[in-house]
Amino acid sequence: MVRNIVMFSGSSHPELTETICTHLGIPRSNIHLSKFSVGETRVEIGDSVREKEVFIVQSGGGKVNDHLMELLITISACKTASARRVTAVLPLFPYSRQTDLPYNKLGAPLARQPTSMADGVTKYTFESRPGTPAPGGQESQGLGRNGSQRLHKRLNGLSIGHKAANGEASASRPSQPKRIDTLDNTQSDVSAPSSAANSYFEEANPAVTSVTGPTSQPPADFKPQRGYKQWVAQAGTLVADLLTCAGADHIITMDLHDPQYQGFFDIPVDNLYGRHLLRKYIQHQIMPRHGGPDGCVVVSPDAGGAKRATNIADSLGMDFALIHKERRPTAVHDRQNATMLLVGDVKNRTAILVDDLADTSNTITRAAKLLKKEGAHTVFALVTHGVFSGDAVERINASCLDKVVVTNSVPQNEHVEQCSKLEVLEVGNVFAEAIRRVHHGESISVLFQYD
Ligand SMILES: O=P(O)(O)OC[C@H]1O[C@H](OP(=O)(O)OP(=O)(O)O)[C@H](O)[C@@H]1O
Repeated sequence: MVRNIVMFSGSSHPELTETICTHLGIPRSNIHLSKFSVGETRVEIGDSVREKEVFIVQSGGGKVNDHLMELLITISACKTASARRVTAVLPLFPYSRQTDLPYNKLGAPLARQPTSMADGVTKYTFESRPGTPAPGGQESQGLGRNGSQRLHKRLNGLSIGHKAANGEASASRPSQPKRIDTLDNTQSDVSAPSSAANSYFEEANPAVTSVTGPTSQPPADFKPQRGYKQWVAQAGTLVADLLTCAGADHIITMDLHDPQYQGFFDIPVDNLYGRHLLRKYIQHQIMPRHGGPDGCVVVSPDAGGAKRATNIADSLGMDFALIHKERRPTAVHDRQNATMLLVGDVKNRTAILVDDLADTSNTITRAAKLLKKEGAHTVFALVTHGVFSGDAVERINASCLDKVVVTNSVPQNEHVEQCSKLEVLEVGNVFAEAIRRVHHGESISVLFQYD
């Protein structure tokens, strides 16, 4: 039994919190979570946390945004109530797939042509607005008559040997320098005096004129260029900042989709490995019944998971194969249009797909189809986080997958009822041990080692 720990559960996964508490030999602390009728989250802490070490268990999946808000409010409430240290335990870390741009995009909002209020569409122009004034040229709209005259006077008074002083300049100048960076027709006039001064010095200095002068003509028509990226919010950084700002001192999670996400935090992040459990399952449940290491091959369904799968394959002396998955979306929300290509030999063997998460299950079901087509007689999918959104479970039922093994990092009770192919591994003991070690200041690297 550990002392001075307060263990709260968010509403995402109370069963897992209960298991963790059982392993630690402590009761679950009281917290009242509710919602105002408008939908705002309300958190009421029922036990004292003063100078205590607080752990809050909240997993991703399900109503992920509500759960995240609930976690942030709970962390903040504990800090305000004088908790010594607050650790957020996130078995599945929300938003951790959004650390980078998920797709290649074409087109760019910035490349759109501006529209005018009058006729709907205005031809794009690279001309400065208002036009760049120059000594001896037409009077700038922005400066006004008196301002322009004053500027001309001051410029003419400068002791640079300039042709404009004797009145020949305006006639001999080929054309007025043009700026190419103006997008807004309503641009402020404030820049006009400096533009005027610039054009004066460009005229005086031919080297400058050669950059912005008549030789740099803009293209006739503005066309959006291919290769721009649309702006997609990279919410991973924001979520990391939100947790830290709310008051989290420490994060414990499992199988981050991108392990480099740890670097987004300036507080400690312990990323536990689910592969330890998956490897044990392969060793004790699959290998003995499927021809040992020679009868099986570990397969990563995409390049992102290759390291995870090769680690397991190497530790068990098994072969490894890789599916090259290329998503070719036609729209931002299209995550299903992927092509797959197998690299490796699975013929007459049991293929064991290993991945970090299954969301729509498209990846594992399509991979299974490919593996069977390439000669695998049995296909297992071993996945750390079984999110199974939407009709993912139906998709698995209809697929040629023989078995799907997941951990209970997110709740699985409903999924198990709907899918006979599903088997669930317990992670409560792993998190309990990590919490115990964090609490006592012990190393948790032992949890990452294989037997
Ligand atoms: O069940 P699904 O909806 O198919 O999603 C699951 C897949 O999505 C993730 O990879 P992702 O597609 O983000 O690619 P990456 O591993 O290259 O980042 C994850 O690693 C799975 O492979």
